[in-house]
Amino acid sequence: MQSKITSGAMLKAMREKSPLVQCITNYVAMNIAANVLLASGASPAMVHAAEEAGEFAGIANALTINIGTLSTQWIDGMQTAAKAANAAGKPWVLDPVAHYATAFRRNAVADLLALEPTIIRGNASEIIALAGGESRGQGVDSRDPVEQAEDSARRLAERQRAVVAVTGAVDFVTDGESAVRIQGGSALMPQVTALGCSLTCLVGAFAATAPEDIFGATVAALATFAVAGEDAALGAAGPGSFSWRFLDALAAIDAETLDARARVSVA
Ligand SMILES: Nc1ncnc2c1ncn2[C@@H]1O[C@H](COP(=O)(O)OP(=O)(O)O)[C@@H](O)[C@H]1O
Ligand SMILES: Cc1ncsc1CCOP(=O)(O)O
Ligand SMILES: [Mg+2]
Repeated sequence: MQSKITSGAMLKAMREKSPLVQCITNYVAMNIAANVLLASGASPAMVHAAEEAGEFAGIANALTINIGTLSTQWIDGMQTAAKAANAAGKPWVLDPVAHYATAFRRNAVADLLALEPTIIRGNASEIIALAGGESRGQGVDSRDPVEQAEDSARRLAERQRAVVAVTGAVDFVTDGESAVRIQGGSALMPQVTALGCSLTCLVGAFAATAPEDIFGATVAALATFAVAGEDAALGAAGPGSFSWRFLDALAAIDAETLDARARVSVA
């Protein structure tokens, strides 16, 4: 289903709401993801303990779950939070970081998929493997082009009745029926750790803003990253300066700029 409102309008609405996003993310991503949300205009909270994750999901406007640095205790928190989000009708996003790498991760992701995430966001290798294909991923890093993951994404979206976002040089978003590609970003982005994890959290912020238009919300989050990534790359000397320029670019981008520069095409 195509979105009725533009990515720029979504960004404006997201900033007006400044949604509280519960991010269950990994140790690597916690800081950068929180900064990405703050720079974009959302309100992050990294809350993962099983003792409180469910209660917090009742307060938050959206939940994101990322399996990057997994442990049994964290899995308890993830499941409790996902169940609470479902019970409260809140959208939740799954980021299946390197789920193909070990049996522990594969089992954790299978259990989370059974809890029906609203959105799944991963790199090409993760999405190919999640749909049952042979991926060439190496640890947390993709070794497959997004084009190769497009059919997998469509199948996964249909199977899970979720919106699936595959990221890479050109992003791909599908709900199993409609699909779009989003161009932009920078080759420096995969050289900064946890930007994909941070994007997953931002997808949560947009989903919280437009729960009735999850496809459009996902596209808006990815388009925001694409345009901010282009801006940050201008004048960046490498991954280090790109990283702080990227936060500045996220904070600076406005709705009009996003609509004028987002390169979204029907796939
Ligand atoms: N080669 C590239 N050129 C432009 N943007 C990229 C490139 N690789 C990744 N990105 C962007 O980086 C962000 C994180 O995506 P990705 O690196 O695929 O996630 P992950 O970190 O989970 O592997 C996305 O916004 C994506 O569009
Ligand atoms: C390096 C690393 N190791 C475990 S999680 C993680 C971060 C992965 O971040 P991203 O998926 O955004 O590249
Ligand atoms: Mg990732």
